[in-house]
Amino acid sequence: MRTAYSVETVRAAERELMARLPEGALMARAAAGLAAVCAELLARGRGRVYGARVVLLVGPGDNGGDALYAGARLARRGAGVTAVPMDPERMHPGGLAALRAAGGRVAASVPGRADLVVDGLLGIGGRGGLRPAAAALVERIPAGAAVVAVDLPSGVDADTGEVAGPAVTADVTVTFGAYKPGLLTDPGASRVGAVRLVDIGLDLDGAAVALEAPQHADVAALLPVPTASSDKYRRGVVGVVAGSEQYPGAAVLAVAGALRGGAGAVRYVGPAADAVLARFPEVLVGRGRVQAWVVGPGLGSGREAEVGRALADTDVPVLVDADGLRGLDAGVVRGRRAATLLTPHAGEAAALLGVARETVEAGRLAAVRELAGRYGAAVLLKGSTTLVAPGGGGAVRVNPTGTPWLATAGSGDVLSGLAGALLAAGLGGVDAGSAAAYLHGLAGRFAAGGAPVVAQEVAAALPRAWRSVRD
Ligand SMILES: NC(=O)C1=CN([C@@H]2O[C@H](COP(=O)(O)OP(=O)(O)OC[C@H]3O[C@@H](n4cnc5c(N)ncnc54)[C@H](OP(=O)(O)O)[C@@H]3O)[C@@H](O)[C@H]2O)[C@@H](O)CC1
Ligand SMILES: Nc1ncnc2c1ncn2[C@@H]1O[C@H](COP(=O)(O)OP(=O)(O)O)[C@@H](O)[C@H]1O
Ligand SMILES: [K+]
Repeated sequence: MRTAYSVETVRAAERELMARLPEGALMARAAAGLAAVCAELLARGRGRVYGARVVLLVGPGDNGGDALYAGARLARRGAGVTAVPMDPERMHPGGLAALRAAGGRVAASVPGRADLVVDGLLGIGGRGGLRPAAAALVERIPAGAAVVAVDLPSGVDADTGEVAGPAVTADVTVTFGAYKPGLLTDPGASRVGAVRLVDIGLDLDGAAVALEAPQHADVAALLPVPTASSDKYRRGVVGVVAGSEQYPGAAVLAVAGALRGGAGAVRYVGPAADAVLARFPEVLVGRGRVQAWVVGPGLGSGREAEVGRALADTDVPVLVDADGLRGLDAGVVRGRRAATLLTPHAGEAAALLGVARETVEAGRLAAVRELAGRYGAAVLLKGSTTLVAPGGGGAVRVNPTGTPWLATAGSGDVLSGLAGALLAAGLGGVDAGSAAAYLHGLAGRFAAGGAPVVAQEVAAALPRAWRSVRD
């Protein structure tokens, strides 16, 4: 897992470490790591550091201090370094002295040309949108300059990834000690570029993880693999309640996801049986025993009773998606014994929360936590960075795979079936949701390969995604 910690947790670890080290040691480590990444970028872009034009945007706190000390290192290697303060009265004094001693200069405005801009305006001490003085500097970043953000791009909230107003968009973010949730969650995640983690010696063992991004090995460890003693029932039968006369395709796609998700068998319940069987003759039709239900894709309206019937089976895991989420009763969900996984997109999440879709999109982490808390169930919030929150609080998972090409009709139906198969195999709600999102995102990338993709192709690419994770 790639783990991210809240600002509060990072600050506590920093305090503990600082108490044991000489003053300034942590900032020196941070600045050394930052300068090394800057030098690497300059060497790659123009062959050498000597003679490069480097601009430091310097905020009033320690984030600015990091930038100044790193700038001093680059100046000692022959770069022309100009520091532009947000407030000339408030610059890290030690950092400023170091930069001046190394031959760097201070200017009141951002030079028109630069090879590299170092964003040291705000780090984990930034609150709310950028104030006008900071926003004015960000607007003046010269076109064509590589942008390195110090700790995080200024204007991105470190704990939530929220971006209120203008913010820096970086090519590389050099973050210190630990990932912050805002670097991995949109809209912030879209601003960070490549993230480089600099070890400054923080000890976060045992600290509460705020957000975690599974990697190949984590997902491989979750995926069920049949053994000599397996039979189709032990592998898990998935019941799919999906599709309608108007939307028969949703049933076909959810079934495709379930079959490709390793279900021993899929049982289809609904009015689209002909369409399902035409595509997948291996499907069983009609009610019977299942190890998990997937309810909702393409149901249309007026089918609440079928959703209620699945949820009433409190010992069987249930995934509720799409139309099934309409009017979902929190009391019923909370009362269930087996896993429940809700898989809304931003619009569906907004309807459940009674807020505007934009509110969910701007604060995805808060929205998914709030929903999971209200329903006491795992919630997978789809979108550019898919998040999966546990019902009982704790670390939220963020999916690191995926591609915007997945924003195509029916791809969510495939995801539902896939996650349902993993629930049927015995995974809990968060594990099933995050493993499914991971495979689905990989399959989307494989199927798209930089060109438009349709949902059936995502389902067809799932075996390749599965193999690549297990390799
Ligand atoms: N601690 C450590 O051990 C280490 C920390 N390290 C580094 O320190 C960074 C944290 O430094 P920090 O705490 O000084 O906060 P920082 O992010 O520089 O900003 C605070 C200043 O900004 C201001 N301000 C706030 N919001 C604003 C806004 N929206 N728009 C404009 N201004 C705003 C606020 O001003 P005020 O509200 O007081 O007017 C305050 O003065 C961390 O990210 C990392 O880079 C590394 O060296 C490794 C060791
Ligand atoms: N911008 C995006 N970047 C990456 N993935 C996206 C983006 N937008 C949507 N997706 C993914 O595409 C799928 C769309 O699902 P959904 O909205 O339910 O569509 P449908 O109901 O048509 O199947 C989800 O897996 C979602 O995470
Ligand atoms: K910054």
